[in-house]
Amino acid sequence: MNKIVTTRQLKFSYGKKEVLKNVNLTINSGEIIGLTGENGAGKTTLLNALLGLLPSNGQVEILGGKPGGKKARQKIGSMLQGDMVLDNVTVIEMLNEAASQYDEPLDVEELLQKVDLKKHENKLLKNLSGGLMRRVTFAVALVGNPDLLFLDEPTVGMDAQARKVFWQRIEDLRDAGKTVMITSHYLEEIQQTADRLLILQNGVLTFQGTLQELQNKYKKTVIRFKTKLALKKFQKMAAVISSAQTDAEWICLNSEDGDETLKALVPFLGEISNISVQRESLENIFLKMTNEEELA
Ligand SMILES: Nc1ncnc2c1ncn2[C@@H]1O[C@H](COP(=O)(O)OP(=O)(O)OP(=O)(O)O)[C@@H](O)[C@H]1O
Repeated sequence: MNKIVTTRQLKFSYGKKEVLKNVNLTINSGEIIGLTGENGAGKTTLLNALLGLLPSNGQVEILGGKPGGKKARQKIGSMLQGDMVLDNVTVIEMLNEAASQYDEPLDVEELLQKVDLKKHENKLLKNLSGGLMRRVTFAVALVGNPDLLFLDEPTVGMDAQARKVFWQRIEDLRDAGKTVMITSHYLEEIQQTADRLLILQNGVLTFQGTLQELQNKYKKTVIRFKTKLALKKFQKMAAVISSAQTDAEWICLNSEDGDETLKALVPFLGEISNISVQRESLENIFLKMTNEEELA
């Protein structure tokens, strides 16, 4: 796989406060990366460092060069928190101005259609709602037809329809072989879309890998079914770590190893129904990781 971003021992501090602590990461060409972590973990700082907007220490190689270089600026699109845009211009004027900064921009008319902004094109930016402004900033990030995009909390403030359009455009970017890094606290959205996850905890990159790899680390599987059999028949089953009867007929098994527990359930299959198997959600894993960090 072609590495498009690599950092080695990336560090950054605000005064005495270390915000990024020896971050070593790689992003491969064509990947959709979800970057998540608690408030204040350092996500925005990491994006800013990758964009060359902060004087970080350590090595950063991006698109074969240094952050902030001319090539990087032409080939990278970004949508940052509190992005500054001119106030007294219309949506279409803003996009035309942004397009003029790039060698090979997208067609602004087509872009307006694609991000569902056509009907707002003549509105002044200063009159836009927060969610609409985020959509304009997303369009600005796309207008240079970048190979690599950094999107910081892109869907905050967007309504359901705007979110749907946003994620469709991310899928288009995936299909076009573009590379995208998205920070978000909406773990369900990230879980559905990201090829790989990066988790930052207090400035330390504690995980980079697929959701499945993360789930394998935090093994728990929840197996739920209906039965008239007694709970105690299942309590000592292989890999069951705890069990609870949610109501008279339902049994819910928390298993360390779902495959093992399912095998152990085979003799009972004639007497159980409505079986569902769920792996630990990203949200639950994330909460556990956060708790572990607090306890450490
Ligand atoms: N300009 C600044 N001056 C001093 N400290 C800052 C500054 N910007 C951020 N910080 C601190 O750096 C740390 C990391 O902030 P950062 O914004 O990167 O976190 P984040 O993971 O993006 O958080 P959130 O999820 O809330 O957006 C925080 O402790 C924050 O208070």
